[in-house]
Amino acid sequence: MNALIKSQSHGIAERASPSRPVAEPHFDFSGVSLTLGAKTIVEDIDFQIGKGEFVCIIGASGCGKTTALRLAAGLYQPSGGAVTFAGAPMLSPRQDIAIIFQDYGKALLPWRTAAGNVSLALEAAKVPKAQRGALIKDYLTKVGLPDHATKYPTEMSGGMQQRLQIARCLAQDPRALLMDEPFGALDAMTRQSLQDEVLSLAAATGATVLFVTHDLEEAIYLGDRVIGLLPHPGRIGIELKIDLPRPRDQLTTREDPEFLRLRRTLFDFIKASES
Ligand SMILES: Nc1ncnc2c1ncn2[C@@H]1O[C@H](COP(=O)(O)OP(=O)(O)OP(=O)(O)O)[C@@H](O)[C@H]1O
Repeated sequence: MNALIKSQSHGIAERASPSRPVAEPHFDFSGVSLTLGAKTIVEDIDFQIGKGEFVCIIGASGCGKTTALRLAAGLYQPSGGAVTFAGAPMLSPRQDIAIIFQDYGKALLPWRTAAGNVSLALEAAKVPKAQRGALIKDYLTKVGLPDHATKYPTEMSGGMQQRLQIARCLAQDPRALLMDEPFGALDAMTRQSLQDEVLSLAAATGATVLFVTHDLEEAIYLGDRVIGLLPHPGRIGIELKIDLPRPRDQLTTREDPEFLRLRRTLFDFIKASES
């Protein structure tokens, strides 16, 4: 309700499906605020993400997108309100919630091969050594890297390294994926192919996804819902349900009049939030 009032005050005609209740919530943000030092970073953030749902967060630079994701990950504790996952408070990061950052270069271990990097997640999960080889092959195949097992990250392109980071996260067998601008540093073609891979993987695994992006089209293309944050402090300003048919297609989905209408709505929201 809060979000409705705020979006209308910015002249956004369309709103927003009510964020509560969702069937079988995984992530649940209830009146979440975070103050660091003297600064309120996010305030009164209230939404749920259902099991298997794909939700994108957009907003102007510095509005608190990464902070919201870090709260979902248990990397920050709220100053007010609560964040839960499947009913349990997010007091610290969990093995069944994988995090994928934009900076794949830092996320991968340079002294391990692609296979060795994927193995890391299996070792952490105490998968017996004899079973790891087949699983590693399977995960590398899932992300389109079946022939690159023996390569080191520095021998791989940015897109391949990001694929490898995704393979490693899948090896965690996560119930949820938190993705922070994962394709921000990639060229347009690589970005589109990875968007499609993430959609296929999310559909195949049934994982819940919270995806942060600057790119409004990316958010609409991927999401079941898009949440827009207003800045200073970060708070929900708009929430849109994306009813575009799945599976999505880079050409037909993006040409759909509904896609264009949603893009205009989010564009107007961002413009208004910056003024
Ligand atoms: N540890 C911190 N201490 C103080 N302020 C912080 C801290 N981390 C983030 N901030 C501030 O909180 C605000 C939100 O930051 P955040 O990184 O979440 O925004 P964002 O929307 O992800 O930004 P961008 O799109 O530029 O990545 C910013 O003004 C940032 O300067």
